[in-house]
Order: sequence, then C-alpha cells, then structure tokens
Amino acid sequence: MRRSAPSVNRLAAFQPFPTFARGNDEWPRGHARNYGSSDTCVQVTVLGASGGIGQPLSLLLKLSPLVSKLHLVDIKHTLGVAADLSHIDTTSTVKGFTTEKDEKALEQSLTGSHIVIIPAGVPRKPGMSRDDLFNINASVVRDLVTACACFCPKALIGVISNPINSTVPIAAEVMKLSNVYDPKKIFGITSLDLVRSNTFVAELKNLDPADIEVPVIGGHAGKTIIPVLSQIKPSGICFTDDEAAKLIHRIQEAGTEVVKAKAGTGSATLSMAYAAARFTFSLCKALKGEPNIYEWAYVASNIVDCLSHFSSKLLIGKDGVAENLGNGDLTKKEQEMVNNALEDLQKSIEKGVEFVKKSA
Ligand SMILES: NC(=O)c1ccc[n+]([C@@H]2O[C@H](COP(=O)([O-])OP(=O)(O)OC[C@H]3O[C@@H](n4cnc5c(N)ncnc54)[C@H](O)[C@@H]3O)[C@@H](O)[C@H]2O)c1
Ligand SMILES: O=C(O)C[C@H](O)C(=O)O
Repeated sequence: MRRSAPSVNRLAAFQPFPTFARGNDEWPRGHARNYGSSDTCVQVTVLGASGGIGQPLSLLLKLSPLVSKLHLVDIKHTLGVAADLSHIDTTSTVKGFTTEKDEKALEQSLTGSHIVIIPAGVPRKPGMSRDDLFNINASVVRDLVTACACFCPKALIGVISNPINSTVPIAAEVMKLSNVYDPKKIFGITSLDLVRSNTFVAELKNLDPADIEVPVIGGHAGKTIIPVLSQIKPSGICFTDDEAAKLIHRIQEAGTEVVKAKAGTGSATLSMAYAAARFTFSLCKALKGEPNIYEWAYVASNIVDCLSHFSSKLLIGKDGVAENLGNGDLTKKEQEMVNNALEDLQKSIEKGVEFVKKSA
C-alpha cells in the first residue's frame, strides 16, 4: 500500500484536478464552483490542436472552468475536433480554425487570445534526437509565433514543439523582429519532466506522487534535463548513489522510453497533454490574479551567466514571469550537471537565434 508523506501537501497551484484525480463524481461541475473567478474571461488558443498532444490537451482545457474560450487551430481536421469537443457540457465555448484553406484562420483565432499553447510540429521516431526535428519544427514555430506577434502580441505563449531548447529562443527572436518581445511572456513547457520525476520518485519510494515535488532545471533534452533530487519536497527522501544515478538516467531518457514503446507512431502525447494542461491552468490562475503560482519552465533568464535561456523555478503573475527564483542551493554533483549541460544548451540556443537571423 502507498504511504502518504504527511508533511507536504501538493500545492494547490500544482494540482489542477484535485477532485477528479481522487475520483469525485461531482467533477467537473462541483469542481467548477471552487475554481477562479468567473468574471475574468480567458481565451486560450491551441496551435496544432488536431495532433497527438493537441486533441487530449484541448479536451482537458475544455473541461476546466478556468478557460472561457477555446480556439483550436491546425492545418486540417480542426473543425471536427472542435465540433466534437463543443458538445461537452462545460461552460467554455470552442471554435475550430483550419489554416490550410482559410488565410484568415490565424488572425481570427489569435486575436484576443490571452494564452497561446503551441504543440504544432512533428514528433520523434525511434533513433531520432529532438534536435533532428529542428529542420521542420523551427519554421513551424517561427511562422506561428510571427502570427502571434501580429495578432496577439501580449499573449502568454507556451511552446511545446521540440527541440524546446531551440524553439523557445526562436520564438524570442521572432518577437524581437516584430518589436513586441517581452521575455516574461514566452515559456518552453518542461512540465512533463517534473510530472515524470514525481512519478518515478513516488514509485521508487512507495509514496503518493501527488505529495511529491521534484524540481527539474536546465533544458529539455538528454543531459540538459537536470532533476534536483536534493530539493525534493517533502524533504527527507534519501537515495543511495546507485538509486540516484538510475533515477536521473530514467528521467533524462523518459521521452525516448515512450518513443521506443510507441515504435514509430510518435512520442509522448497523453502525459504531455496532462502536463501542458496543468501548466496552462497555472497561467490562467495567474491571469485571474491568483497569488503564489509557481512553475518550472524554460524561459529567457540570467540565472546562468553564459546562457540566454534556462529552466528554473518561476513565480508567475498576470504579466508572465513575475520573478525568476533560480536554482536554489545545488549540491556539488547537481552543479556539475549544470556545468555539463552548458555547451549543449548554448549550441541549441545559438542554432535557434541563427535560424531566425538567416530567415529574416
Ligand atoms: N515539450 C515537451 O515536453 C514535449 C513532449 C511531447 C512532445 N513534444 C513535441 O510536441 C510536438 C507535437 O507532438 P505530437 O505528438 O502532438 O505531434 P502530432 O504530429 O501528432 O501533432 C502535431 C500537429 O501539429 C500540426 N501542425 C503542423 N504544422 C502546423 C502549422 N504550421 N500550423 C498548425 N498546426 C500545425 C499537425 O497538423 C498535427 O496535427 C512535437 O514536436 C514533439 O516533439 C514536446
Ligand atoms: O521525447 C520526445 O521526443 C518528446 C518529448 O520531448 C518528451 O520528453 O516526451
């Protein structure tokens, strides 16, 4: 039987589906009554909404009372996905936009958006690295963020499309070119690394994952994914060197674990949809003025001297990152992991920046 760690509850902001996760029949209706103020309208646009992540993510967003208007955008199939979701008896409205045949689709979907989440692009197949997706996804993200710069320059933007370590700097450069760059408003969504870490630690120590918070810093590829085991909440969870090494390896390779298991049909979609929904709910709560919203995400940062982007703990407010809370006290080994990730991160960032400069 699983033990519960009594000293730390999952932070309210960290647990978007408390009653649902516990199997409460009332959800989402009863749940809706407890969440956020209904007077703040939040419009969320999902770019890539017909895809493996896009569809379950859109479903989770449709279920939440935090979202008032849901705009679903993809090259194709979006009208069907939107019609399907629109029959769900929650209060938000859903609209589909197909960019393939409708040149106004991006303008119409993005105008008025407070939050834009981007899972558009191609996923990995076995044997590929995330960086192997650059050639296709770099231009997808560039073009979609260019549309955001034009039609919703003040929106909070969450990038899911890989390689995150490069696509987020691409998004930043695009916003700079349009003179609407606000470094506080662009996030690389790395939440899946934290979700996985919580799960794996809970499995190892026979605890309830809802009670566990494992910080993960750095970036989102291989050794740039840096779980900070010394700062796990609740404190007092100890690992042998062997346990820690295996755990860190599993967290860093978890994406590849899924890619291999899916055997050519894609990468993580359902767990990513959950992670992205959780992150989006945090943005919604922050927009609605809820205090103490903390997340980890890959953002413009001066936490590490030589890098323009890095993932660390953030306080999120109405305008995006309200404060970058940095890495906390790292052990010598964790600091070594950061040092070992610098070169990869630097290269990925430069690759993204150069790509936008060349295509400008
Ligand atoms: N950040 C993370 O932790 C994380 C986790 C999992 C997957 N991913 C990444 O997310 C991306 C999407 O994965 P998926 O499994 O959903 O892929 P998918 O192929 O199932 O879906 C992608 C969708 O994007 C759409 N699309 C492509 N170009 C578009 C454009 N220009 N405008 C609008 N829509 C467009 C496609 O039509 C498709 O429906 C991949 O790059 C993958 O590597 C990131
Ligand atoms: O591994 C991938 O390619 C997708 C994603 O980045 C993940 O971590 O699951």
